[in-house]
Amino acid sequence: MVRPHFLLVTFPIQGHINPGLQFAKRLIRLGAHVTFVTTVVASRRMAKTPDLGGLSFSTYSDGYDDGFKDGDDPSNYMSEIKRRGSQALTDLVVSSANEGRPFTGLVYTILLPWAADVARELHLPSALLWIQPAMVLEIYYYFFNGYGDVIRNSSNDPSSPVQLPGLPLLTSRDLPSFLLASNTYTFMLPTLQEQLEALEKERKPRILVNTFDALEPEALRAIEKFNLIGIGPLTPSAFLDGKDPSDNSFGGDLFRSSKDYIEWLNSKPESSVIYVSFGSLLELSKQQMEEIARGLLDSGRPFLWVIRDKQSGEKEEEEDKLSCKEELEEKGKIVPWCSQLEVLSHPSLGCFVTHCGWNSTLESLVFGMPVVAFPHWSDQGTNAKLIEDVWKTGVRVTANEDGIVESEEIKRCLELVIEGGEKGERLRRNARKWRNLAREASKEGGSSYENLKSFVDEIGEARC
Ligand SMILES: O=c1ccn([C@@H]2O[C@H](COP(=O)(O)OP(=O)(O)O[C@H]3O[C@H](CO)[C@@H](O)[C@H](O)[C@H]3O)[C@@H](O)[C@H]2O)c(=O)[nH]1
Repeated sequence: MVRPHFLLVTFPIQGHINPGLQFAKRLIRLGAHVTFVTTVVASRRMAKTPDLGGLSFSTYSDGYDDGFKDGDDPSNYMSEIKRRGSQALTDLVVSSANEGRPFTGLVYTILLPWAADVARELHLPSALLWIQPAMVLEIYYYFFNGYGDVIRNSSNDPSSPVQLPGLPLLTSRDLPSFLLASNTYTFMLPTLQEQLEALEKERKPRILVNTFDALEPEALRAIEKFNLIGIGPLTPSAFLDGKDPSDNSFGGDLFRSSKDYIEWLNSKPESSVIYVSFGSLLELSKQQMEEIARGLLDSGRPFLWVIRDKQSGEKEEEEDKLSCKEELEEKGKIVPWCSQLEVLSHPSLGCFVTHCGWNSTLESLVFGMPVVAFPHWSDQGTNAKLIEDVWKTGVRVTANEDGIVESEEIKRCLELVIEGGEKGERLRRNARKWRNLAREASKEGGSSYENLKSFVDEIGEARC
């Protein structure tokens, strides 16, 4: 059999690069070569990349080499990344073939539907790597197939439930925000539509999903037209199957990490610390930050809070400073970035306050960590619904009429999760159950391992 050689392209943000890199490592462990394609700006920001035989990197310019700035036009960005990215992929496929090292397959993550067109034009097998839950894909599918108005208008009456085939009853806060009438990221809808249309051009397209069979058994089978394959969680091996202890980070951080937080965590009692992180994109309002600060202080627990530096490199203005900064620094620790994997695996951790990005959600399951779900946009409301009502590993905050989650509400949720009561115990028990199932799925013979192996074998055989 020929050693498969994959071209792997992701959107250049942390939440997409992390599962992309981990997927590349999995393919390599199964005997493939991978060329990981990313943009100039992402590659410049990565402090280091995984040094692994079989993995090479290729970069292209998306036209925004100094980064996407406030005031830049997102629609222009999407059309530039499409134009320049399509050309870059085409050039790579052609030159590799000319050099006698042809690619055997192309894998692309979400927001890059044009990658599927490139693959089709060059007669290269392709697969979408879906890096959100299968349930979110299902909702997008229903939106473009008969349920558009029902979903779009659900935000007119936030308490009225929406019934989609085979899904639990959902209200507007559980639905992906880009689909609602209130959505202001208007460029997202055409991209999502293109994504679905690109898939429907193929007969029974393969979609590799960063989830696992036991986690989303129904959603993985719900769309008959698509072949959804659970291959996750895409978390480094050291924290999952333990097969490769040196694989203990994703290896492509776009942010500079602090150094001293592990020492700080070491000084705290077991299961006592609240970890707070809102991922790599969200910027919360000053008012919301003040409420979080108050909630954390009132909880009386130690906390580690990730507050990212401004991407633009601008200095913090006096008015951006939190009013209780000194008290926060005395009772807890604030860092601009950390290794979330190291933090979640630390014995002193007791609770994760998360925005419910899909990677963070999966990581909470992998580490058996109960959560306070604090979603904002995109898929996060759906992920929070899964956490609270389906897997029952966390409690979701409720915002007030102005969309702000008040300190009292934050404190209430923290107490439910971290205190020793019956509810907290149940959440921890469920979290442990999912941790074991995630590990089970990932080890040799487990569902995700076998699913991915079959995919690699199939692509290899197709090229024999
Ligand atoms: O200090 C930190 C904070 C985060 N992380 C890592 O960064 C990743 C963050 O990913 P995610 O939790 O998915 O959040 P976002 O970066 O916000 O991800 C975007 O992309 C995801 C995948 O499409 C979506 O689910 C989210 O809603 C969207 O905001 C995770 O692997 C974390 O472990 C760190 O290593 N250190």
